[in-house]
Amino acid sequence: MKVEDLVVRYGKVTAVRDVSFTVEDGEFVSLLGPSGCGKTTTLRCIAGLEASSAGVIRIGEEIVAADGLEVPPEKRGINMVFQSYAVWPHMSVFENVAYGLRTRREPREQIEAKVGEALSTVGLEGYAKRYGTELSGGQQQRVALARAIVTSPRLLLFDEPLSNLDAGLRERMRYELVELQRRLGKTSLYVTHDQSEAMLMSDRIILMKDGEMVQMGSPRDLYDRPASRFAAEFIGNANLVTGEIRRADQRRAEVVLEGGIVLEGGFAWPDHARQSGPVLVCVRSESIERVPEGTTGVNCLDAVVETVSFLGATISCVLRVGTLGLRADLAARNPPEPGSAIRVRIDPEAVTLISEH
Ligand SMILES: Nc1ncnc2c1ncn2[C@@H]1O[C@H](COP(=O)(O)OP(=O)(O)OP(=O)(O)O)[C@@H](O)[C@H]1O
Repeated sequence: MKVEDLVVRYGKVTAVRDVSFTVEDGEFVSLLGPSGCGKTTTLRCIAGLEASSAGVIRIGEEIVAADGLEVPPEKRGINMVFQSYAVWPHMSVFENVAYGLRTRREPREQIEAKVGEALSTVGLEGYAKRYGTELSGGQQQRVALARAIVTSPRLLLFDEPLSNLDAGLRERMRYELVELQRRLGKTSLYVTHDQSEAMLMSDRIILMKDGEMVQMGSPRDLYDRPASRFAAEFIGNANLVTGEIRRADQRRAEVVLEGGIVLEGGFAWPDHARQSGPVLVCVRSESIERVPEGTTGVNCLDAVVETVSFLGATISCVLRVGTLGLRADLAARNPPEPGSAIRVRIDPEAVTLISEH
């Protein structure tokens, strides 16, 4: 599936601006971003539920949207799973799932076999005769899933499908959904504003802001090498500090942070190492580790522990390093006392220099 230079305008508002990306066959890609960033509009254009103002959309080799061309939704070979499950309450589970096959006038035995297989794929064997009203939220979402896969679409589109579920079920369904997607190898595009959901489920994430794509990559890429303040803040916990590059080669740079602290880190922009100038430095809170007193080497610093909060596996501390306050997640064993002086090391691989400042 391929989107090229997609633009969607509603009067004076540009909801989607020059968005281009590819989802490879069998891949699970998420559109991630805050409310109003244009992710749902992008998805609805791919589904054919919204008309684009410019751009080209391909599903497989087929162009489904382009200047003057809009293939209707039912001819695109896609299925969509919505936030509201859209399970018809007055129909049995069987009929809900069979609907798409019936509209295609498939033979009865074939419909029975396909519905049976889809229900078993989503773990709902034995529920065929139940009505929509007799199902829990999680079961309804499974019916919606079965209905989406039963017609063997080329592409599955998901619009925040888990956001109506309570926290525990939502967590379980994330694993189930991704396991199902891997098993079926269905090309999938998933809209969410929840970064942990996108991180857990996706092969790749497309991060959006104000109608534009701001970064695309694997969850690891986005986490380890956020390319902007926005990406660093939206994904994971980050300390963001301004600094000045003192020395650099293609891979690493030495930066002087406010207060004169010197750190070594890697670039978020791989091929354009700058030799000097201001940068934003991203230090992930879990990349700060306590080391024995007197340890020397790259990125070893003295710190004073200001606050300590117990989180279970880790403790969250605010450390004072010179004039800087840094949030650090340290191992919960032998936690430092508030007010104590400790030695810490920050893994240079986990320090990212961002070209904004
Ligand atoms: N039918 C419409 N008419 C006018 N403006 C619209 C319409 N649909 C969406 N918009 C605007 O386009 C922008 C993008 O909306 P969209 O729903 O795609 O965002 P989103 O990232 O999916 O947000 P959410 O998570 O809240 O659904 C928003 O500013 C929204 O107000």
